[in-house]
Amino acid sequence: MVSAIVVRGLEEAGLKKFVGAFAGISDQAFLGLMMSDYASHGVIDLEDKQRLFRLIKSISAASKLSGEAPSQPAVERPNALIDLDENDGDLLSDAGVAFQLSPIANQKAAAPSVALANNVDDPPKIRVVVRKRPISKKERERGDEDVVDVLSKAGTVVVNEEKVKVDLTKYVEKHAFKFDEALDEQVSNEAVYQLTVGPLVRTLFRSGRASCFAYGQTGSGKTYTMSPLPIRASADIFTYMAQQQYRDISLCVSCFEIYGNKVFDLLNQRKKLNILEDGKRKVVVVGLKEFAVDDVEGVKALIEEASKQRSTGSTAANSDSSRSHSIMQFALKRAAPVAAGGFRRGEEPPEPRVVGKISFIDLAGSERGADTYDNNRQTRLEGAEINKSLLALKECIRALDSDARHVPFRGSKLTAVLRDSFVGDQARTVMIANISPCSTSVEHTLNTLRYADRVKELRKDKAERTPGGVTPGDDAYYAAVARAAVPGPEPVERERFDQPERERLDQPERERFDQRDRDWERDRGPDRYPSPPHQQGGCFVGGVGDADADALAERHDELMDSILLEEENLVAFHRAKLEEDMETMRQEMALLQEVDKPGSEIDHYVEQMTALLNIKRQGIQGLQAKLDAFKAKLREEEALSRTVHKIRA
Ligand SMILES: Nc1ncnc2c1ncn2[C@@H]1O[C@H](COP(=O)(O)OP(=O)(O)OP(=O)(O)O)[C@@H](O)[C@H]1O
Repeated sequence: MVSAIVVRGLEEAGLKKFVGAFAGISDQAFLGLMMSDYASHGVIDLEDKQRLFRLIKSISAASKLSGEAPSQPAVERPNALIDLDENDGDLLSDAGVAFQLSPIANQKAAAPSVALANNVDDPPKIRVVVRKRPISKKERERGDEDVVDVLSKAGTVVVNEEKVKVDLTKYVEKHAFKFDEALDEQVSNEAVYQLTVGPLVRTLFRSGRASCFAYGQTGSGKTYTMSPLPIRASADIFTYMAQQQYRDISLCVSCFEIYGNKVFDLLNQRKKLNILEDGKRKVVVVGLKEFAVDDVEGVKALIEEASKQRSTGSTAANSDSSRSHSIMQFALKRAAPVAAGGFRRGEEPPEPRVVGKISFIDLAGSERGADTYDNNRQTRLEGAEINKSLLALKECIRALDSDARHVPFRGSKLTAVLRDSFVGDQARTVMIANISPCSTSVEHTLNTLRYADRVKELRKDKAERTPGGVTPGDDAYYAAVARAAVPGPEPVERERFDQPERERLDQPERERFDQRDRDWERDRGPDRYPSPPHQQGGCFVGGVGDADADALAERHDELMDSILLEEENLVAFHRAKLEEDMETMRQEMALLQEVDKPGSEIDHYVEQMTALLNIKRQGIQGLQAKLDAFKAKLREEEALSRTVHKIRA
C-alpha cells in the first residue's frame, strides 16, 4: 500500500480521485510506474497523466537525495513559461550526481547504436552535412536528370550544371563544394542520425544546448530527414534516463511554428504565442505548452499531433507549411529538490531546472525567401521574414563558430527563440542541407550549397593544410576533386590576368574571361538568397543603372524590415488601446450610475465626462496616426516592389 506521503502528494497534485486506484501497490511500485501503466490505474486524461508523471519524478528526486523513503511531493505547474535562457543550465554534478563519461558503456549489448553515436566525446561546435535525395520516378518521366555527384569519402558534392555558350554549343560547368559529410541518396535515416544528432545527445546530460536544422528548397527532403531525428534521439535519451543517476530527469517536449513573424503552439491548437524578453534579457515564449513524456511512443504521438496541426494550418487560406519554420524542443529537466521539512500546503513547488536542451528545426523552404517581389503583399512579407531569418541564422551559426562575443540573435524571431542554442561553450549546432538531384533544380541546389558553405566558411581558415599544399576549401582543391570524380569536360578553372596581360588579349578573349570572372563572382554568391538575376551589359531597362536598382532594392529591404517590426508594434498598440477603452468605458458606466443617484452633482459629471472624452479623442488620434504612417509604408513598399520587379524582369 502506498505511504501517507504519496497519498498526500496525490491530493496536492489534484489527483485525489486516484488515491483508491493506487491503494493496492507499494511506494516502490508507484515510483516505478511508466506512463503506459497509468491507464490501468484509471489515469486517462492527458493533464492528469502529466501531473502524475511530475509527481512521481519529484518524489523520486526527493527520496534519492535523502536516501530514504519519499518525503514531500511537488505538483505540476500548468502552462509554465518556457525559459530559453542559457543560464537555466544546471550541471548535474552540481547536485552531487557525478557525470560518467561513458554512461552507456555498461549497456553496450542493450544499446549498441547509442555507443556508436556517442563515440565522439566532444562534438564540434558546428557541423555541416549535405544530404542528396533520390530522383523520383515522376521526375525521371518528365525528363529530369540527376546532375549531382556525391563523393562521400571526400565529403564533396559536385553539381554538373548544363550551360549554353553564345554559339549555342552546350557544356557542363562543375561546381564542387566540400562539407563535414556529404550523404548520397543511399544513406539511411539511421546513418543520418548517427552522423548528426547522435553525438549531441550525450552533451545534453552535461548541460548541453544543441540544435539541428534542416535547410533546403521545398521538396528537397527536409521533413523526410528531420522527422525521424527527434524520435531516434528520444530513444537514446530514455536509455540514459533509465540509469540510476538520471532517474530524476524528465524529458519535456514542446513544438511551435514560426509563420511570418508570428509564433503558434503546435501542441495547443495552434494558439498564437508571444515572445518576450524580460528585464534580464531572457527570451521567453509565453504560455508554450510542454508535455512530459517517458517513452518513445509518447514522443511519436506528440510529433504526429504537431504535424497534424501544421498541415491543418496549411489548408487555411494563404497558408503553406513550406513557408513556416517548425521547431520541436526537448528539454531535460531535473525536479527541484524539496527542502527539508517539505513545503507548506498551498505553497508553489519550485520549478524543475533545465539541464539540457535540443531543438529540431525544419526550416521554411529556402526559395521562399525570394518571394519578396511577388504580386501578393502577404507573400512578400512572409518571404522577407524568411529571408531575414535565414540570413540571421547563418550569422548566428558563424558567430558560434568563431567564438564571437556578440551573437546577432535579435536579427529575427527564429534566432531570438533559439538564442540559447547560440551562446555559451556548451552550444552545438548541426546544419543538414538538403538538396534535390534534379537538373531543373540546379539553381536552388547551388544556392543551398552556397548557403551551407558560408555557414562553415570560417572554419576553412582554421583548417590544417594538407601535405600536398592545398587546403580543403581552396579552389584548387575542389577543382581537383571535381575533376577526379566525374569524367567529362574539364571543369572551368579561374584564370586571373594582371592588367597589362589582360590588355594584350584580343576583344573576344577578354570578354570571355570577363564573363568567366562574373560567373565566378556569382558562384561565390552575394550574401542573400537567392542571387539576384545576373544583368547582361550592366544596364537595366528604362535606363536605370545597377547602382540605382541596387539602391531601390536596398530601400525595399529596409521597408520590409520596418513593416514587419511596425506590424507588431501597431497590433500591440491597438491591443493596449482597447484595454484603455475598456477602462474608460468602466469609468463612464460608473459616472452614469453616479449621476442617476438622487442628489448627484451634475458639475462633477460634466467635468469627468469631458476628461474621459479627451482621453478617448487622444487615443483615437494616436491610433489613427500610427495606422496612417503604416499605410504610407505599405503604399511605398507596393510601389517599390513593382518598380524593382519590373527592373529585374
Ligand atoms: N532521402 C530520401 N529518400 C527517399 N525519399 C526521399 C528522401 N528525401 C526526400 N524524399 C521524398 O521526397 C519528397 C519530398 O521530401 P520532403 O517532403 O521531406 O521535402 P521538404 O523539403 O520537407 O518539402 P516541404 O518544404 O514542402 O515540406 C517526399 O516524397 C519524400 O518522401
